[in-house]
Amino acid sequence: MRWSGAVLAGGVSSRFGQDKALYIYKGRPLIAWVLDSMAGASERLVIANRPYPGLEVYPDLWPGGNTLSGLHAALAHAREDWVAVAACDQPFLSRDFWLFMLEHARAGIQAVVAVSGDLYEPLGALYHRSLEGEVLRRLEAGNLKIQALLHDIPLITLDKRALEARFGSYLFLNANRPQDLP
Ligand SMILES: Nc1nc2c(ncn2[C@@H]2O[C@H](COP(=O)(O)OP(=O)(O)OP(=O)(O)O)[C@@H](O)[C@H]2O)c(=O)[nH]1
Repeated sequence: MRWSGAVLAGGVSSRFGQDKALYIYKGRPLIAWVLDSMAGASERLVIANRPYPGLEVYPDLWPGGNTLSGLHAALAHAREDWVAVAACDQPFLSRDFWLFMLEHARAGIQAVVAVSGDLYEPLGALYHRSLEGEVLRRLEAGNLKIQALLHDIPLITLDKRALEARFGSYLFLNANRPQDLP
C-alpha cells in the first residue's frame, strides 16, 4: 500500500529553548530521525511555517490551532489516502513500526492509533485523508483537542504497551526539553 509521511514542525519549541527539529541528537537533527522512519512512504512532507533547507515544507492552511493545524495541513497536502503523522521530536519511531501500523489500516476506519488507558497517542499515528473536512470543522469551531477528535471517529486502537514491547520502550518518546532524550 502507498502512504504519505508528514512530520509536524510548526511549533515554537518554547520548552526546548531552540528549534527542536534541528537539535542534533546522536549526530543528526531530530527531524532527520523522524523522516528516516518514513523512508517507505511515497512522499515525506514537513508541515511547518518556516523553511527547512533541503526539505519539502508545506505550511499550515488554518494556522493557530497547534497540532490540529498541523494535522489538517498534513491531510490537505498529502497525496495518498493514508498519512503517517509524527512530531519532529520523536526520534524513536521506526520503519518497522510504521509498516506494522499500516497493516491495520482498512476501509471504514479513519485512524490507527496507540492507546494507553483512555489516552491516545495522536502523534506517531496513521490518519485517513477523508478526515480533512472534520478536522477543518473543528479548527473553525475552536475545538482543538485531538483526543476528542479521536474519540469521535471510527478507528483501530493498538495497545501502547504492546507496541513499546515490540518496537522499543522509547517508541513514542517526544522531547519537550533536551533532557527528555536518553
Ligand atoms: N504544523 C504545525 N505543527 C505544530 C504546531 N504546533 C505544534 N506543532 C508541532 O507538533 C508537535 C508537538 O507539539 P509540541 O511538542 O507542543 O511542540 P512545540 O509547540 O514546538 O513546543 P512547546 O512550545 O514547548 O509546546 C511538534 O512537532 C511541533 O512542531 C502548529 O501550529 N502547526
